[in-house]
Amino acid sequence: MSDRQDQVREEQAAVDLRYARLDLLREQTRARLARTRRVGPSGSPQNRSERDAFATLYENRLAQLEGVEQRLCFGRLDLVEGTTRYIGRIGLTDEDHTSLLTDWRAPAAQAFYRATSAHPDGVVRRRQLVTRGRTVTALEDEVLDLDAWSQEDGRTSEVAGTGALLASLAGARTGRMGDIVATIQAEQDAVIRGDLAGALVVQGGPGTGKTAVALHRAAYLLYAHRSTLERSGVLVVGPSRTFLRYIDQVLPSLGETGVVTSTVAGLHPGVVADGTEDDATAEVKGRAVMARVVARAVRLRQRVPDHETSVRVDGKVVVVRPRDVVDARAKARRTGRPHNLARVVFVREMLQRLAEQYVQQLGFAVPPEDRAEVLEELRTTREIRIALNLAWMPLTPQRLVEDLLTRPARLEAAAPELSARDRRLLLREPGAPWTPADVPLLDEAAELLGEDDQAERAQAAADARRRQEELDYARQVLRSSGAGGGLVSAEALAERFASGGPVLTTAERAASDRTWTYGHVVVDEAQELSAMAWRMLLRRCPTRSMTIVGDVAQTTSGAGTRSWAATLDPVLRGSWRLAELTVNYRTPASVAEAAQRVARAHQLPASPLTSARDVPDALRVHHVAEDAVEEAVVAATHSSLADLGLLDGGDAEAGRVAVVAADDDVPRLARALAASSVADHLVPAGPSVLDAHVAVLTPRETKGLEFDAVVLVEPALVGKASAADLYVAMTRPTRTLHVVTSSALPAGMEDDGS
Ligand SMILES: Nc1ncnc2c1ncn2[C@@H]1O[C@H](COP(=O)(O)OP(=O)(O)OP(=O)(O)O)[C@@H](O)[C@H]1O
Repeated sequence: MSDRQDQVREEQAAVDLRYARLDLLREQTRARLARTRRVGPSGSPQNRSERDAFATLYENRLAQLEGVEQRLCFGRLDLVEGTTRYIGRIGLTDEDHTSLLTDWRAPAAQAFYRATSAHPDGVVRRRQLVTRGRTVTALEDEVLDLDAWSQEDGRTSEVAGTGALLASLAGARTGRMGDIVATIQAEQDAVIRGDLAGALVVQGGPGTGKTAVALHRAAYLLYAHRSTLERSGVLVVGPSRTFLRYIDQVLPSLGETGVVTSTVAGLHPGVVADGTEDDATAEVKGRAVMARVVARAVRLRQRVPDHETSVRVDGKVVVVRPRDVVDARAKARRTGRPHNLARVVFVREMLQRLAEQYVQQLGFAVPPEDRAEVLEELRTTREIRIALNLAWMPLTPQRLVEDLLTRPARLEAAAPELSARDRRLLLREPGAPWTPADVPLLDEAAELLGEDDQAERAQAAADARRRQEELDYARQVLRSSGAGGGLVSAEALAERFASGGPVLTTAERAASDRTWTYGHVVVDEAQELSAMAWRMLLRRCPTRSMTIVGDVAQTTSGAGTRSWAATLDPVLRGSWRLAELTVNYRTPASVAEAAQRVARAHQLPASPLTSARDVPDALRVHHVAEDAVEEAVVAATHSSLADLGLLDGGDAEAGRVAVVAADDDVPRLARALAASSVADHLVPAGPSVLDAHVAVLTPRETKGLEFDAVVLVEPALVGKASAADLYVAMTRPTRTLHVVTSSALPAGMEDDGS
C-alpha cells in the first residue's frame, strides 16, 4: 500500500472519531430535549418557563450540531513541537475534555489560514482534508517549514494547497451560497477576524468574496464576543429577498442560527413595501435632505389657528386663542420630546389655560381637588378636542408620510429646498402601496413622532425588577446544571425564563421591534444604500459596530454611492476603516478582464482585480441578426445546460444558468424560452427563482448572485441603461459568459472572434 493511501486511511480514522463524537452529542441533546418536553404543561409558571427555556436551549444546540454535518473536519496542522491539531466547523472535546477538533474561529486555528512559508507561525505542515460525506477522498499538503519537516519526517509529500480552493471554485452552483470555511484566504481571514469595535468597510471588485467574508465575520464575531452579541443580536442586511434566500444556509452551516437577516425595507415591522417606483423617484426619496423635509412636515402639523374658537361648557364660554396655542406649543417643543409625546405637554398646558378662563367666570376660588374635575370636563368636550387636535394632531408615521406625499401643498410647504420637478417625482396616488424607498421616510417619521409609551414605560420598569430576580436564578441554574456549554449566558437564559409570553429568541424579539438596537450590523451591497437608508440603519446600531461590504463600481441605484468617504463621512463622522479584497474567486480571468475593460471605458471606479483562475473559452460572443436574437438565446442556454450535463435526464440539482437582459426584454425572452426545448428547466423546484436551472433576470435582480453560466442579451442596451448594470451582469458567471448581440458591442467588451 502506498504511503499516500496510508495517510488517507489515518485521516479517515481521525475523521471517523470526530463524527462519532458528533453523533453522540446529537443523541444526548435529543434525549435531553425529549425529556424536557415530556414534562408537559404542568407546574408553576416559574417551572414552565424554566422548562421552555431549556427546550429552546437544546433545540438551538441540536440545530447547531445538525448544521455542521458537511465537512465537519477539514484541516490539520502539524506543529513544530510535534503535535497535531484538527480544524473544523465547531469545537469538539472528548469525555476527558481533551480537544478533538478546534473551531475554525478559535485563535488556535488562525495559523491554518494565515501561516505562510515566510511566516510559518509554528506550523510545519498544513493539510486540507477533502471529504465527500463522511469519507476522506483526498489530502492536500503544504509544507511551510521545510527545515523542520525534513528533520522530523523523511516522507515525501505533495506540496500543493490551492487544489481544494480551485476544486471548490469549479464546482457547479446550486442556487445557494456555500461557506468557504475550509479555504478562507489570508487577506480574507484578516477581515473576518478584525476588531468588533467600529465600522469596517470592505471594498472589493466582483467575486472577491465580500459576501462570504461578511457572513464568516458575523459567525466569527458571535464566537469571539458571544456574551455581548448573544443578547443584542447580529443583523445582516442584504439587497433583496432573493439574495437573503441565496445566503440563508451559510450561517447555519457555520453553527450559527440566531442572526436576523433583512432587507432595509423589511426593517420597519408592520410595513410591507412591495410597491415599485422609478429610479429617479427613489433617488429623491433617498437624499439626506429628506430628513429635514420629514422633520419640517412634523413641525407643520403643530399649527397655530388663525382665529379664535369659542366653546360653551356648562353655560360658560372658553376661548381657544391663537396666542395660547403659540405659548403651549413653545413649551411642548422645549421638552425636545417626539411629537406624540410632546403633545401631552401641549394638551395639558392648553387645558390649564382654558380651565383658568372657566374658573374666572365662576366668580369664586375652586379648591385644587375640584380643579381636576374641571380639567376633565374640558378635556372631554368635543369642540375642544377638535380644536386641540387641529393644532397638534396625534400622528402615525404612515399618516404623516401619506399626507406629505399625496398633497402637493403640504409637500411644497415641507420641502421648499426641492425643485418643482423633484416634488412632482415624490407625489403618489393616495393608498398606493409603500415602496422600499418609502421605508426610511416612515422610519424617520416614527423616530420624530414617537409613540405614547407611558404604559409601556411602567411595564419596562416592572420588567427590569423582575429580570434581576430571574438573572440571579438563572446564574444558579447554570452553575448547577453545567448546561451553558458556551452557548448561552446567564443573562440570555434569564431572558428566556422571563414569564408571561412565549419564549422568544433574541433574533425573534429583535426582528419584531423597530427600536431594537443590534450589537453588530453587517451590510452587504452597501453601495446601494441611500443617505436616508443609512440613517435608518445607524439608528439600529448606536455602537457603530458594523461590517459594511460593497463595491462602488457596482452601484446601480441612483441614491447609492460612488465614494465611501462621501457617503460615510457625514454619517459615521470619519470613524470607519477600510479593507480591500483584491482576488476574484468567481469569474474566469478572461471574463473578468473583459468586465474590467468595460468598467474602465465607462469610467466606473473599478477596483484592481486579480483572478484566481481561468476557464478555456469562457467568453463566447454570438453576433446575430436582430430577428435571430431569441433563437440564439435559446441555443446558448441549451448549450450551457448541456455543458453542465443537465440535458439528459436533467434532474441533477446543481447547475445554474441565468439569462440576463434589459428590463423591457425580460418578458419576451422568458416567453421564448418557455416555448423552447429548455422550458422544463425554467420551472423552479422550490419557492425561489434560484431553484430553477434557468432563470431569466434583469441585471439588478442578479446583484450579489452567481451562476455557472450567464447568457447576456444585447449588452449595448443593458449598458445604455446603466454601465454598472452591465458590469454586474458580466461578472456573475463562474464558468461561461455567452454574449448574444445584434448590434455593436459596448466599448471595452472586445469580440474575441469566437
Ligand atoms: N476563500 C474562498 N474559498 C472558496 N471560495 C471562495 C473564497 N472566497 C470567495 N469564494 C467564492 O467566490 C464566489 C464569490 O464570492 P462572493 O459572492 O462573496 O463575492 P462578492 O465579492 O460578494 O461578489 P459581488 O460583489 O460580485 O457580489 C463565491 O462562490 C464564493 O464562495
